[in-house]
Amino acid sequence: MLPLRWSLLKPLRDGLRHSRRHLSQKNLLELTDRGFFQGIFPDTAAPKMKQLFTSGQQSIYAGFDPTADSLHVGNLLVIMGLIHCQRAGHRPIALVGGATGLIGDPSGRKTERNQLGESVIDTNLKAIEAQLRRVFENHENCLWDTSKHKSPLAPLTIVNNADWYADLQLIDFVANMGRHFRMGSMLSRSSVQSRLESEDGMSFTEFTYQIFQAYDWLHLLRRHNCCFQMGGSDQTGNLMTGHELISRVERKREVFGLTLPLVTTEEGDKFGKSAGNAVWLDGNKTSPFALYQFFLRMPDSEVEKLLKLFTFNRSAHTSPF
Ligand SMILES: N[C@@H](Cc1ccc(O)cc1)C(=O)O
Repeated sequence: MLPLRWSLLKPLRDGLRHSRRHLSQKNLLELTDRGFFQGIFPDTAAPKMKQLFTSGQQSIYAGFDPTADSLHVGNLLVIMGLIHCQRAGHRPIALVGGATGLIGDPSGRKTERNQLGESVIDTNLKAIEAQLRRVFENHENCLWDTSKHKSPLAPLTIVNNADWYADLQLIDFVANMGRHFRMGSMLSRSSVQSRLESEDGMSFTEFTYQIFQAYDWLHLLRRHNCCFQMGGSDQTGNLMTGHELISRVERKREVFGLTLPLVTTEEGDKFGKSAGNAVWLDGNKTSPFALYQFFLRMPDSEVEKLLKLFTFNRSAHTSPF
């Protein structure tokens, strides 16, 4: 993306300041229009969600586990979703999973993850945090000359779930929080079902993963008033567990999950580390040339979908920018 001149963007800046309401509404429509939302959870929540999005600043979070020392194109799609919300005046929160990375999300995986040591997790966390900051900063620098003008976008907040699990007492957590998780729902998640049916089964460690992602959301709701969580469609079960927990514990609060399509090959197979064909955002792991080739070689049938998802181009859409 070419850096744009500040003067050209002044109307946009003013637009953001003065008509957030209008922008939010447009932006939500735009996200739907672009094919961002594979699912909205609960599925009857669309009108309520629209009302919240347009009535004031919301916090929206997405989580990234430090399972590698770089994010990949699949994560980039979730980041694009967060940035779209940020452009509409909302506050993006990126959670890095210092705690959940030690457990390993079974969603979308056929086999148990190899356990990563704390020092590997720590190195990965730092790399991922730096990438997140860089993507958000670069995006902002494309819109505003931030050395001269304060950006009107709500800054990215990065949180690490290791911070709230560090002080948590096991017995206290199981005795008090554990009661709100129901075995029937937890067992019904497709990430659990598919593994229980497999030869290797599932460890208790991975089975507990959904509890922690659910509790993260409760924590972010209480601490950051965060009613929205975004994730790839493989995260649906984890979002449901969080939604269920919050409706039991915080009866007066309503939360919403947004699931995004997964970036797949033409055959519908997932790109990613576990599939062995990850396209990394780190230029040392996937060269800029290879990244370019990844998009260039996409079959025609995928191009429109990917352009809508991976650009802010407004010619074909109703984007406020
Ligand atoms: N489970 C998510 C990452 C995540 C971790 C913690 C959360 O609270 C939310 C999301 C994934 O694997 O993509």
